[in-house]
Amino acid sequence: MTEEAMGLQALHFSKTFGGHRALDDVSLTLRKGEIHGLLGQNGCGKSTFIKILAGYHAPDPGAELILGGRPVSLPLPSGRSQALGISIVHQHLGLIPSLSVVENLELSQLSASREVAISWRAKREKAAATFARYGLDIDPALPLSRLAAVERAMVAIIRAVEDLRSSGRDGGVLILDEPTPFLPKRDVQKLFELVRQIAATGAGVLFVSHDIDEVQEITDRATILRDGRNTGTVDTKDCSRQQIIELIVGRKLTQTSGAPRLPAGAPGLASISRLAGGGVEALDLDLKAGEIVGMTGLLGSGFEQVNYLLYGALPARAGTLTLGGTTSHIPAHDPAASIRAGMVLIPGDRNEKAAIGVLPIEDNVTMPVLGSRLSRWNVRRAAMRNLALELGETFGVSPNRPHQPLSSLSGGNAQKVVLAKWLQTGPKLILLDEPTQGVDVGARERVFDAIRKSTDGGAAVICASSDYEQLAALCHRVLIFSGGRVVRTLEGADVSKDQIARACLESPSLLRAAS
Ligand SMILES: Nc1ncnc2c1ncn2[C@@H]1O[C@H](COP(=O)(O)OP(=O)(O)OP(=O)(O)O)[C@@H](O)[C@H]1O
Repeated sequence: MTEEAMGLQALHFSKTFGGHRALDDVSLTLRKGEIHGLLGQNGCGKSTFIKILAGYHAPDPGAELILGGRPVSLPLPSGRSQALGISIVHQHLGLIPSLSVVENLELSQLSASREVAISWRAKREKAAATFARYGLDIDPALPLSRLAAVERAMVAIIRAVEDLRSSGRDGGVLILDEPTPFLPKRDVQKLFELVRQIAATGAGVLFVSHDIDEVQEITDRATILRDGRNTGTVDTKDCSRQQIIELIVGRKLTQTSGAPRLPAGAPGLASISRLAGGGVEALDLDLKAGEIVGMTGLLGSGFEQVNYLLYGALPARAGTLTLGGTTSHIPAHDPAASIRAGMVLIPGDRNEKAAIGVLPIEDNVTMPVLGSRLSRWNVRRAAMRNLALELGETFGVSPNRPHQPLSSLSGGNAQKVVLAKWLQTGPKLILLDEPTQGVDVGARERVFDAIRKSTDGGAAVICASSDYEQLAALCHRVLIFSGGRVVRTLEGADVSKDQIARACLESPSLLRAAS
């Protein structure tokens, strides 16, 4: 293979943070036209590797970068990686929902443009032609907020590729940092189709993901990192799922024994009656102590709102909740009262809604028990640190250094802190929204164990998720939503990844219903 056939050669990348070696002599080669997976457990160094390519981190001395056969000096100047032919789409996409599609597409061009008057009509026509080239039917004039999640992801990807083209770097390198976790599985296929088209134009695509099935489906090769080191680059088609898992975790994972069973005669714990609000219509649900009920469906089908309505984080129109013998009017719920009543909500968007990144891990994790368990009158730092250390050990937070800011943890480890923070309060009803989003395959089992421990103690769980494998591993029952209502309930042997996927596919599409 000639040097020119290489889109990107990253050689001997290392990065040390205050004595901790987050990346240790990692080399990775991305060929032109190749889709290449980047995999590894939480905290193994994937984001650090990408941040060096984004010009956000300077690598330790000794690193080399070759782009399209030409050496490039490191560190890359911040904000200049695109001009060199590297474009990155982060999980949060970097789009502005209140702007139109075309305005979002033009954002980075406009900031560099010297145009005095902008012809938005011409820009819309150009955007429509671009979408048509990729076989997409997206109206450039629509506000971005009107698009389905998958369309927004596709707009972000097309913007990244078009920005590369306009900087004269046809082909180039596109990095997709976990683009799929919030997407319903059906829509992931649309996104993959777009990614394949982009690779066919000669771009090298680096695809960062925790979803091994997706990596096997979309990538040609994959590089696996463990503890900051490269443990191997494999041809994905020649590698079984089990082999990839072993490369990631460094050992065989014990198989989970299918869907769990609820003991016969478990007492009733909670009862939801006629809940309505947002996109949810007249939901009735009885939960037993120890029961884990999954909720899923297409995005917009309502399943993703139920937990927020119950908790009082979204306004409900109607409904009652009976929890531990006390009945309450759901439209009157607010988060503080919900916590007092024994409910906790663990939101999917932990960065925005579940944690304070600039505060130490110990402050974040001890927040709900400061008054009750640590001290009523003053803050006892040593006690906070000990409790945070203990919880970090139980939940497998790595590195377990409670004094560090939460933002220094990798995404999956931050999620473990959020779970520890709320599960330690001994809640009766646990409301989960995508609980293992961004959590690696090894750590998932720890998260599941922590949730099961709470249910063994008599709590009930509602788990809203688009991750069918997670629902199948965790739930006793799975409710399939469509149009704000439960259209199917899967129980017993039917709680499997394939059956859940099929039930969702068979439910009518609502993606366009709102537009
Ligand atoms: N700014 C920072 N300061 C200190 N340590 C950091 C910083 N950024 C990352 N680290 C540490 O470097 C290691 C690698 O983190 P990184 O975010 O690259 O992991 P990751 O593989 O992307 O994980 P995840 O899958 O959870 O997102 C972790 O131990 C993390 O705590």
